[in-house]
This record gives sequence, structure tokens and C-alpha cells, in this order.
Amino acid sequence: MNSAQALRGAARHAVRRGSLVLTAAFGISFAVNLLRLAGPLFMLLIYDRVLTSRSVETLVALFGLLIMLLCVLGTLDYARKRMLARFGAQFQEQIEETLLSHSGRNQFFQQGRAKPALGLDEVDGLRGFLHSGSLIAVLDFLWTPMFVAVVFVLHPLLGWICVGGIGVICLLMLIRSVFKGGRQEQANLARGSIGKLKNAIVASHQTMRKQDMSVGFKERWKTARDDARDRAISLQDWTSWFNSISRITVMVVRYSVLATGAYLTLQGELTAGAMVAATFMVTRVLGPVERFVTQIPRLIQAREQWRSLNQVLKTRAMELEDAYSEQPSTPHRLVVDNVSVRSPLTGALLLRSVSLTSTGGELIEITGTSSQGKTVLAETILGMWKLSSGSILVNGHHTGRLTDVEAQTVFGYAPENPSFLAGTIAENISGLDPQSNPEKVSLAARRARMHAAICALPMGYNTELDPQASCLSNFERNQLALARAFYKDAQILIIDTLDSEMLVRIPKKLETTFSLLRERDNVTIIVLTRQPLNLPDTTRSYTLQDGRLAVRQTKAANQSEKDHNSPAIKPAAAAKMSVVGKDNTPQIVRS
Ligand SMILES: Nc1ncnc2c1ncn2[C@@H]1O[C@H](COP(=O)(O)OP(=O)(O)OP(=O)(O)O)[C@@H](O)[C@H]1O
Repeated sequence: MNSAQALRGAARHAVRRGSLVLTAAFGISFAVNLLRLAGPLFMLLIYDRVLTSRSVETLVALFGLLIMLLCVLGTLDYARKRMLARFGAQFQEQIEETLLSHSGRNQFFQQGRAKPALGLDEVDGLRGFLHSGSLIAVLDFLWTPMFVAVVFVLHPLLGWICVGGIGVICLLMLIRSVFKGGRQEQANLARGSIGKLKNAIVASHQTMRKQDMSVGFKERWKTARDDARDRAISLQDWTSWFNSISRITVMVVRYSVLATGAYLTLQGELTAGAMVAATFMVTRVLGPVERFVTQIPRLIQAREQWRSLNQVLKTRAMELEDAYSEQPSTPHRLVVDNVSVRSPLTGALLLRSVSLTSTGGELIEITGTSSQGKTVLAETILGMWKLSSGSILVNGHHTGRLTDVEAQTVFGYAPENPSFLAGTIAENISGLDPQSNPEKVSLAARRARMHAAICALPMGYNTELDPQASCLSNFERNQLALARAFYKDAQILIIDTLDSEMLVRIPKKLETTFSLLRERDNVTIIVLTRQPLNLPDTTRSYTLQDGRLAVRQTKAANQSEKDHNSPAIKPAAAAKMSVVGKDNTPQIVRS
């Protein structure tokens, strides 16, 4: 079975693997509900046999039997809860493993969504459904007709009262669910805005402190808190009201059965034992019905979660199947083919028909003043932006579809404004690499010329950083970001807006590192900058203006163009370089 097939059937397969447990839970539920008849039966026998025969032996024997049955009932009830909890955990573990091992980076960290969205929430919700009382309520409800039938056997009139009671309870619960929906949603939204404010203060507490925003924040917090509280109270009032009504309804039905039973006993149509047993039985019927109807919204939610999970799995499977349209045998390390990207805010084009090809071992400089699209281009190559048109292949595979494991070995990225993990310097450089070792971490730091500065810190590589690395200078933050990018032994290294200060302070070291990576490791280095850096060894230079990429006319570029047009050029070199024009943009492209 290939990966795509494995994904398609993953959820069903996980349920099928636990089908034995589910069948056992269903069977045990039957036994549990059957054993619940022991109580009413005991009452019936006490009134109709023990009291009439005045037999203490019968009473003791019946009581002993009842206690035994109740012990079995308790054990079975506990056993089915444990079984379902383990089934839920097993289901979650299995699906999570499938999702995580087959997920593309873009599914794991979706653009514009704070939480990793990939089906993990759905799996967690489904585990909760299996684990909590919801499934048990369903299983108990399935056996309710058995109790109703017993009441009908005792007397049809009592049976009809019982059915009437079920109808009223269902109606009440349905009204509650329908009208509760909106209130619940509003309460969730209000609770959500409190959560957002909490996240905002965690993520931006430095900014709030430095800019004295706490006054405004307190106001917002108070408003949000008041709103959340009022909505929670309104929801609580509403549910309590219905809970009280349904409790009263259960009591009314039970006493109606008792009164009718008493009347039938007076008429000689029923024994006293049957009257008491029927009263008891009605509670057994209405309880599971009430629990089941309360769980209906949860059932609907679980069904939605199941659908959405299958959709996630199907989409990923389709992407994997579509991978056949990729070109794994391509000689190019990176192919940016006629790529356009639109702003999610305005819809305007941020990148316009950009094409760029690299076979590896190159240093490509892209220069552009502010807001021309350098960062967008870098992030697009990394697969973080949705393409309006064109495609980006890395080693023949669509960049946005690389799994996180694949991407880890492909890209090294030093962003313009680096942010960090709340963790040690070593963890930040290694990017939480499970196979990290101190030598590799310090080599990366040495390459970024940061080793000495880190060692000078009292805790060295174990110095704890916050996400802004506020204990470091801006220059050091950029060095650390560079070290993090070097650590990965990536095939494509993208350095966004290389700090010119860095080149002034550590030029030779960086140049040596770049040459080493390029020549020995065949790495493609893309440097995005505001001003031309004129690094020696630069293979190609481009300008990026208003999202358009064009060859920058430098001496080297002119020379290479001349070489290219020269008849004396070696055939192999001529095959390596060509000039293509896309969207009227002349570009030198390695083929
Ligand atoms: N996440 C985003 N959503 C919408 N528009 C964006 C986003 N990021 C960038 N842009 C827009 O894309 C354009 C290019 O931004 P980009 O950050 O790529 O510029 P840049 O060339 O890197 O500039 P600088 O050198 O100042 O960092 C800008 O007009 C910016 O407003």
C-alpha cells in the first residue's frame, strides 16, 4: 500500500483495528442494561413473593443475589468505560502518527492560523467523544426499548405513559439544543476573545510594557471579561432552566406511573410489586433518553469532526498522488517558474512572473529597495505563500508540499527579523534537532562568528532566550539567525536582507563560509539585500522591483553575457547558461 492509499483509509482503518473493542463494549452495554433490570425485579419479588410468603430465607437469598449482580454490574460498567478510553487513545495515537508523518509543512503550520491545523484538533475531539460519556450514552440509549418493552409487559397503559414521558423529554431537550446553539456560540466567542487577549499579552508583553499600553489593555480586558461573564451566566441560566424542567418532567412521569399503577392495583389488574417495579423502571428509561438527547449536539459535532478528518486525509492523499506530476529527475536544485503571488489583504500582485533556476553551488544576490517583495520572494521559495500562478520545484518536488522532514534538509533560512524559540541558545541553533550535538551547534555558531560571544555568556550555549531574544543585540540576533540557518546543512540557504554591518564586521569569515558551502557542499545561496553587497564569488545578481525580477547589470553579469554570446565559449559552459525572457524580463538562467 502506498502513502496515498494509507492516508485515504487511515481513519476507517484505525476504527476497524479497534472494532473488537467496540463490539465488546456494545456487548457489555447489553449486559449492563440487562443487569439494571435486577433492581426492579428485586422490588417486584419483595412485594409479591417475600411479603406475601413472609419468607426470610427467600429475602436473604434474593438480597444476596442482588448484591452479587450489582457488583457484576459495577465491574462491567467500569470495564466498558476503560475499554472505550483506551480505544480512543489508540485511535488518536494511530491517526496522529499518520497525520504527522505524512503532513506537508503547509498543513502543519497554515498561513494565518496560530494553531497547527492538520486534523489534530479533529482527532482530539473524536478521542474526547469516545472517551467521555457521549458514546456510553448512545450505547445505553440503544437498549432503552428493552426497558420500555418490560413496562409494556407489566401493563400497556404504563407503557404508554412511559412513551409519552420519553416524547416530552425529547421535545424539551430538542428545544433546549436549538435555542442553546446561539447562546453557546456567543459564549464561546466571548471566551475566545479573552483567550486572544491572554495570548496577546504573552506574545507582546515587552511591547506593552515598553510602550505603556497596559492602560488600554486593562480597559479591553475588563470589557471582554464582563462580556464573557454575562454570556456565560445567560447560558447557564438557560440550561439550568431546562435542566429543572426536565428533572420535574421525569418526576411527573414517575409519579404518574405510580399513581396509574396504584389505580390498576386497586382495580386488581396489577400487583403491588409490579406497580413499584414499573415506577422504578421508568427512571431507568428516562435517564438514558435524557442523557442521549443532551448528547445529540456532541454527536453532530463528532460527525463533523469525522468528516473533516477524512477530508484532511483525502486532500493530503490527493497531493501525494499529484506528486507524480513532479519531476524528481530534474537536474535543477531550484526551479522558480513564472511565479506570481497576490497579497491576501489587497489582492494586488506582490510577485509578478518571477523565474529563477539554480543547479546548486551558486551565490545569487537579489537586490531591491524596501517593500519590493524580497521577503515575500524568500517565503514563497520556502513554500509559505499560496501561488497565484507558476510553480516552484525543489529537487523536482513542489516546495509547498514537502513534508517538514524533507524541508528540514532542503532549506536554511535567516529571516530579516528573526524570532526565536523560548529556549536555550543551543536549542535555537539546532532548531530542536533530536540528534543535535554540541560540536555541530558550535560549528554553526563559529561559521556565523558568534561562538566567542556565546561562550562569554555565564551560561554559554545554555543561556535561556525569550522569543525576541531580548538579551541579545540586534546584530547578535541576526548572527544567531545565521548560525541557525548554517546548522542545518541545507541545500538552499536563503538569507533575507543580510545586515551590511555584518559584512563590515565579519566579512572574511562569512565569505569563507559561503565559498565552503557553495564549492564543497554545492549549496545554493540566495542573498536578499537592499544595497548591492558585491560579494566576491557572486554568480548572478538580480534586482527585484515591484515584484519583478530582472538581471542586474554588473560587470560580472555583462562579462558572463559576453562570454555566453562569444563564439569561443566552451560548449559545456554554453549549455550551463542561457538567457530567457519571461514577462519581458531578461534573465540569466542556468539550465
Ligand atoms: N503577510 C503579508 N500580507 C499581505 N501583504 C504583505 C505581507 N507581507 C508583505 N506584504 C506586502 O508585500 C510587499 C513586499 O513586502 P516585503 O516584506 O517582501 O518587502 P521587502 O522587499 O522585503 O522590504 P524590506 O526590505 O523593507 O523588508 C509590501 O508591500 C508588503 O506590504
